[in-house]
Amino acid sequence: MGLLIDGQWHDQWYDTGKTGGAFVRTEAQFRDRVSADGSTPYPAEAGRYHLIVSLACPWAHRTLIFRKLKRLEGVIGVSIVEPLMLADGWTFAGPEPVTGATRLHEVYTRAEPGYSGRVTVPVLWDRQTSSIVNNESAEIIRMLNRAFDAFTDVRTDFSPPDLLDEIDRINGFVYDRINNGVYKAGFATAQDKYEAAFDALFDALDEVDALLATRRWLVGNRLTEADWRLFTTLVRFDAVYVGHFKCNKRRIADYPHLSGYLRDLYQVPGVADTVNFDHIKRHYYGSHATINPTGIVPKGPALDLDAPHGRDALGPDPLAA
Ligand SMILES: N[C@@H](CCC(=O)N[C@@H](CS)C(=O)NCC(=O)O)C(=O)O
Repeated sequence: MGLLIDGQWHDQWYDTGKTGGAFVRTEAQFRDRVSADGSTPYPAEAGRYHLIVSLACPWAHRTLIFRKLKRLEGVIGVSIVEPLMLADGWTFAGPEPVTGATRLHEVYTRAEPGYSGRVTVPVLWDRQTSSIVNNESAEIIRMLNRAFDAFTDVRTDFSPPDLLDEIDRINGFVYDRINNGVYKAGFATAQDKYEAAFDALFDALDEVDALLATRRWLVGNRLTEADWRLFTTLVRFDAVYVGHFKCNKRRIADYPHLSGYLRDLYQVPGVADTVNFDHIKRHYYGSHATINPTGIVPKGPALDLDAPHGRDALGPDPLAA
């Protein structure tokens, strides 16, 4: 775990000293867009863009789900980092085929030699200009949703314009309290900061569980981006966040509606292929020595995400037009 300062790698853990023990996530810095119509410096093309992801990471996971559901596997390549993130940060098993890098920070300095900041996944790389187009998953999934439609026959729109305001509203709540909420609890180094994040997280999960009692999906009675953004945290919750991040008031399995909702999303064709519990568990339990110094990875829990979800009657099928 570390960061780049003026292009030099420094191995250091998150600095919570300045924030009274609270974990504060920094903004992603590469924010360009791929456009369908060539209105940006990065026009959509087949074979030009490449994703670099971790199978452990909930933010990167969003991009893998969109690539899969939009059937863009032949259009946008993927490289996967090793599960453990240690002194060199994210690394590759051998030279990464597109950039030749063996450590992710080399990809960042290749794009910007004097880069200062965190070295995170996902990365959307442009092979033509050897640059990083974007390293913010929220924006990458918006690009995958529509910008590459000329190269796929999947017309599903996970962020339809008429639902966008509501999707953004739910995303804001879910990001702050749940997606990032588990990290605020897990990376806190002061008891009060941990407890505040814990309470906010479980209040939010209670709220979302109640919402899902009467509807199958979060927004507009159809499956949207908002559901996928919640999914990548829910699927890691019982395996990692309950124990490793001390988010142990309840498991997702204990929630009457969230538990079936999680299975419903997991069972959408193609999605299970994007979930890798081996990487997920080895990454978290093995990479955060300040939280789990022995690096021992728990064997459990036994999860059965293929069990019937029982939610068909609450709303339309996931990929219904
Ligand atoms: N805002 C980014 C956050 C990505 C992020 O924080 N990824 C984590 C992995 S789960 C990471 O690479 N962390 C490395 C670090 O912070 O040094 C996004 O959503 O794309």
